[in-house]
Amino acid sequence: MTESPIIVALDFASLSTALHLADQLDPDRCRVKVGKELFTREGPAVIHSLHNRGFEVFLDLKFHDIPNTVAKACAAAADLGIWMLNVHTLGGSAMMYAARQAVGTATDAPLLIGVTLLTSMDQATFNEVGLSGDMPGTVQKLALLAKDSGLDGVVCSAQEASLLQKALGKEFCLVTPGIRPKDSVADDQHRTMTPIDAVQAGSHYLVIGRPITGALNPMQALAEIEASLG
Ligand SMILES: O=c1ccn([C@@H]2O[C@H](COP(=O)(O)O)[C@@H](O)[C@H]2O)c(=O)[nH]1
Repeated sequence: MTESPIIVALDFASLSTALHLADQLDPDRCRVKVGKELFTREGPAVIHSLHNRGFEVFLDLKFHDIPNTVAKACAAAADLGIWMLNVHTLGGSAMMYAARQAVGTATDAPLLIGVTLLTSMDQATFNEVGLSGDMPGTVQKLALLAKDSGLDGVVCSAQEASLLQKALGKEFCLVTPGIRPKDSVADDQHRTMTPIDAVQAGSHYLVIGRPITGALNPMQALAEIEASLG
């Protein structure tokens, strides 16, 4: 098991392109994330192929449905032997509790994480969907609900990491996408932070996609991010 905080998002349309990228990475220096596009196209074969190469896998399907459906989906995901999976905290405590029950609490159970507010969400989108109040306060409320429902941590922006660490303690796992090395483009992300600032703010895991997968030399891009962490 690697001690690296870096999770590379393998956002690709096919198993072959995902494995082409994974084969340029070192499983001792990062974990990988499989999301909706790749899993929908290729299914569990992706997870098996990455496990065979020695990677720990975060299956990022963000389950959000009625409690029974989410529980069954989480049990199916856990059966794949993944390292981490997630649900949406906006599904509420009954849904998150059902997910916890389904995944179990054995030492080899995957980490169960709740998505708070997407890192692509800005204040305008927050208001557009009928949410009110301030975004950090809402993230904190959802994270507290996740913790009280037995989850191991949350997905949030690194911009909220120090707030959450103070409110929920150092053990509660903070998984932060929207990571952008200095001078790189934000793409569709709005609540971003650099790798070093994210770690200093209390992020446990940095989810990084395009800044690595879109680089001419992905392993070099990963190495530069590692170096920036000191
Ligand atoms: O709030 C969230 C939750 C998940 N993601 C996922 O992380 C990666 C980020 O990729 P980049 O290319 O580094 O932007 C992507 O797979 C998202 O689905 C997120 O960005 N924000």
